[in-house]
Amino acid sequence: MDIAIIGASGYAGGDLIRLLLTHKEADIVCATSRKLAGTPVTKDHIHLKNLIDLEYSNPDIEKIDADFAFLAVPHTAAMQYAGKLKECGIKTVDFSADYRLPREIYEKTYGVKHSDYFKAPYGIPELHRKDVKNADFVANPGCFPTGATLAAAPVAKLAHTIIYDSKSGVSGAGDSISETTHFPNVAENILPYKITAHRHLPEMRQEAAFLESKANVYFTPHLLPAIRGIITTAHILFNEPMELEMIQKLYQDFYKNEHFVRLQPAKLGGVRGSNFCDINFELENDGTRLVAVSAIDNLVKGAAGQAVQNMNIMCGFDEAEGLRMPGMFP
Ligand SMILES: NC(=O)C1=CN([C@@H]2O[C@H](COP(=O)(O)OP(=O)(O)OC[C@H]3O[C@@H](n4cnc5c(N)ncnc54)[C@H](OP(=O)(O)O)[C@@H]3O)[C@@H](O)[C@H]2O)C=CC1
Ligand SMILES: CC(=O)N[C@@H](CCC(=O)OP(=O)(O)O)C(=O)O
Repeated sequence: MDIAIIGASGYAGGDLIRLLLTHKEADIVCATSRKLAGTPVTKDHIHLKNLIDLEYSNPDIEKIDADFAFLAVPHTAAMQYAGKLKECGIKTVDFSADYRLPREIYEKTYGVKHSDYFKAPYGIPELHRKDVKNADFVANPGCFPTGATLAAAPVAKLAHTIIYDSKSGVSGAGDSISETTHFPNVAENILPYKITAHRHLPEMRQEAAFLESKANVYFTPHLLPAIRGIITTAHILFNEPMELEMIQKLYQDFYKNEHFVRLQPAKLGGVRGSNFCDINFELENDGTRLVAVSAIDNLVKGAAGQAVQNMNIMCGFDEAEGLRMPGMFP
């Protein structure tokens, strides 16, 4: 299947190429970058040298001859291309936030007018597999909402409050340099940011509602002195005391057929480079608070890997195709 990657020079686009190179059905025929058009993909993605022979091109959608596309461009840029890809009949997974939320909530959260809105399934396959399967355009979720939602999903319905406390590696901010991501500001530090009002909170609330949870949902992200990975500690508060056995059964049942969710200690070293989400939990002595911890690689289960998982579902391929790489430890 011929594949186009719009925004292939970024971190998420680069990781997508890495994964697709091992995919039996995928043949990357187009990789765009406006800044690097006309130069080899391996000029900046030097880790891919001898593995891909392709030059960057400009994102001229009308000229793209592909069966499937990934939009790995920033939010507000994706909406410039999404409709055209639809018109050309090219199935697409969008990495950006442009189609993850209802229009009004998107516009309020991102402070922009949406210029080409349509509804798309929210691509956490473990929750929305049926909708993804029938879609020709899927909104890949944010990295924080993926790890957070998976941590709480089996018990969200029972909670009155869920507090997500997440820590992310710096690659989550993309490849542009800013004061926040400057080495001396990140190293030997854990930096809380957008402490009560991060743009991913509406996605987390949307998914809690989908899970029939009436819980109040809160979120605080932190920047970690790491390159990849997100650890989310979910504090899940119940009205009634819960029994550990029941909680264990809820998690086991919810994830029993899910290859990419593993109930085991959540550590970055267990998931780095892989599409897995590891989850473990402990119940407070009095049974009223569950602390569930999840670990994902923000660029894989939080972006490119989940996008490939969605493509596999949309195209009827084995869901794990191109995603069989284990985590990198140590
Ligand atoms: N980094 C992460 O962990 C995650 C990222 N995402 C999402 O994935 C997308 C890409 O993120 P990331 O790789 O980190 O970002 P980067 O900034 O690293 O890369 C952005 C890519 O998009 C291209 N681009 C930027 N603006 C435009 C435009 N207007 N038109 C066409 N191409 C454009 C850039 O190339 P050029 O400017 O040369 O055209 C580059 O290839 C974003 O929507 C992000 O929110 C989602 C989950 C996790
Ligand atoms: C560490 C860091 O800066 N993370 C980014 C989110 C990562 C991400 O890519 O989310 P989207 O797909 O919604 O852009 C942030 O906090 O905005």
